[in-house]
Order: sequence, then C-alpha cells, then structure tokens
Amino acid sequence: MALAAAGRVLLQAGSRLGRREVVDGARRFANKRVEVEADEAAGIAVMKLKNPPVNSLSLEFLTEFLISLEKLENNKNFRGVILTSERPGVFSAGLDLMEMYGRNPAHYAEYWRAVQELWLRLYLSNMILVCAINGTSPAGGCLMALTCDHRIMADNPKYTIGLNESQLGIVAPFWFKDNFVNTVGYRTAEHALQLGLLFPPAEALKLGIVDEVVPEDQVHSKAQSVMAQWMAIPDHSRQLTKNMMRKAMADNLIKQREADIQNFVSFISRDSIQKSLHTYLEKLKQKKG
Ligand SMILES: CC/C=C\C/C=C\CCCC/C=C/C(=O)SCCNC(=O)CCNC(=O)[C@H](O)C(C)(C)COP(=O)(O)OP(=O)(O)OC[C@H]1O[C@@H](n2cnc3c(N)ncnc32)[C@H](O)[C@@H]1OP(=O)(O)O
Repeated sequence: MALAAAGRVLLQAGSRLGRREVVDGARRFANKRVEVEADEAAGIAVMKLKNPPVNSLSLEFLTEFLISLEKLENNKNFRGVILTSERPGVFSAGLDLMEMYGRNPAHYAEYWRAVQELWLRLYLSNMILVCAINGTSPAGGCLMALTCDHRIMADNPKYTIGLNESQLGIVAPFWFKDNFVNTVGYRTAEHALQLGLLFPPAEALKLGIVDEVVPEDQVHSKAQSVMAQWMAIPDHSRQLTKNMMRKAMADNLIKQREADIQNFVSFISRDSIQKSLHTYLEKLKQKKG
C-alpha cells in the first residue's frame, strides 16, 4: 500500500514535469533522462541512464526513472530489464549531491522519499534485472547495481564501484548497508564501508560486488546472454524465490520509512555535514582545474 501510494505521488510529479513521451515505432520510449529500448516480443527492455554529465540521481532523474520502470512493470509482456548507462565511462555518480546540499528540510524529505522509492521498486521488482555496469559506479550508483539480480562490469581498471559515503563525511543508511552485507558478507562490508572503499572491476569481482567482469565491448552482449539464461526459468518460481530472499529486508525499510526520512533530514541538515559536503564538492571542482 505504502509503495503504491508513493508511486502515485511520483507519477503525479512526473506529469507535473510535463515531459512529452517520444514513441518510436512502439519500440523505444524516452523521457529526458532515461531512454528505454523496449523489445516487447522478446519481453526485454534496456533502460539507459542519461542524466549528463555523470548520471547523478537527481530528483528529476528519479521521478523519470520510476515512471519508466512502472510502465514496464505494468506491461506483463516485459519480463526482464537491462540497466546501463547511455554514457560509457560513468554508470552513475550516485545520489545528486546538489539535492543534499544547501536545501531546506522539506526538499531533503522529498528527495529521500524518492531515493527510498527507487531502492524499493528495484529491489522488489518482479522482473529480472541485469546490470550492465559500463563505467564508474560509486555510492547510490553502486546501490542501484546491488538491487539487480546479476551484475556485469566492464573490465576497465579506471572504473570503480563501492559505497564510498564515509569518504564524503556522510553515512550509508542501514538499508544500503543491509543490501551490501547481503551481497559481500559482514566482514568485507564492515571494512569497506568504514573506509569508503571503491573497487576496480577485478577486486569487485573477487568480493562478489559484481558477478562477472568482461571486456568493455562485450558488456551488452553478455548482459543479453545472461538475460536469456534467466528468462529460461519459469517466472512464478523465480519470482517467489526472489521475494522470499528479499521481502524481509525491504519490509524493514517499509516499516520505518518515515523515521528513516526524519533521520536523513536531521543528519543532512547538520552544519557539520553540510560543511563536509561543501568540502567534497570543492574537491570535485578542483580536480578539474
Ligand atoms: C545516521 C545516518 C542516517 C541517515 C543517512 C544519512 C545520510 C546520507 C546518506 C547519503 C547516501 C549517499 C549516497 C551517494 O550516492 S553520495 C554521492 C557519492 N558520489 C560520489 O562520490 C561521486 C562523485 N563524483 C565523481 O567522483 C566523479 O564525478 C566521477 C563520477 C568519477 C566522474 O568523473 P568525471 O567524468 O571526471 O566528471 P567530473 O568529476 O568532472 O564531474 C562532472 C560534473 O558533475 C558533478 N558531479 C559529480 N558527481 C556528482 C554527484 N554525485 N552529484 C552532483 N554532481 C556531481 C561535478 O561536480 C562536476 O560538476 P561541474 O559543475 O564542476 O561541471
């Protein structure tokens, strides 16, 4: 119920944005920040993140992404989605720092609800989610990948993935942590989260953050072949199994969703945290100069 209500709010927000849907022969639809190549006959869609310059998860991006995902969820012909970046090199730079810096509490609350919604929708999706990680994927970008059923990363040592929040002076919330612990195990997570480590593909593979590392030009073909393997499993048994594995963790957030929002708002509003974000943003700018 809570999920459905939040979804309606996002859909309303989406229509307020007034984006015109572009339909290309019924096989492609796009809003400004997400491109969907939908092969209805095959039952597979490729969702490409395209929020330049670095696919940060801004409120507008989250709204558009959730609307696109809902369209696919509502069409029973779609059984699988491949998530990837339209800009190879960066899968996603994670949460948009500008949504968490210098804004008011109402904005922080709205943003955090949308971040929760993204995680819940992806984590509990009945569809098969395969992540084709064709670039760097820190923090919220890594979280998106962690919600997927299978992760394939491009073999480029320049790309990294992980939950680096502590390096920014912020803290990965409990549900990021739980998703990570369930993927890599407690000790690895404890170590990596405290240090805010980002891992290149080979190490990410060793730790189980990703399931496969393949040459960069094969990420998409590999994602398609993995999807074909998963599609061979009957939906009802796979979905019931997925739900059995994931429901408890998602319910844990659902039951304390409002408290989690309040925690976020009071944490992110602190002067010390705003100062940390300011310092980090300055560092990002200086890196350029
Ligand atoms: C007790 C606890 C209770 C509750 C929880 C409380 C707290 C908070 C939890 C919050 C969880 C947070 C999760 C996150 O995802 S935080 C974001 C983490 N992301 C990063 O650290 C990535 C930062 N970016 C980079 O490292 C690089 O940009 C990247 C991705 C490697 C790409 O490099 P490059 O191609 O060289 O591009 P630039 O660095 O030049 O960046 C271009 C442009 O984009 C801006 N930018 C980069 N990342 C972000 C971002 N995440 N959000 C917003 N903007 C971003 C960058 O500043 C440049 O801007 P400019 O204007 O200078 O062009």
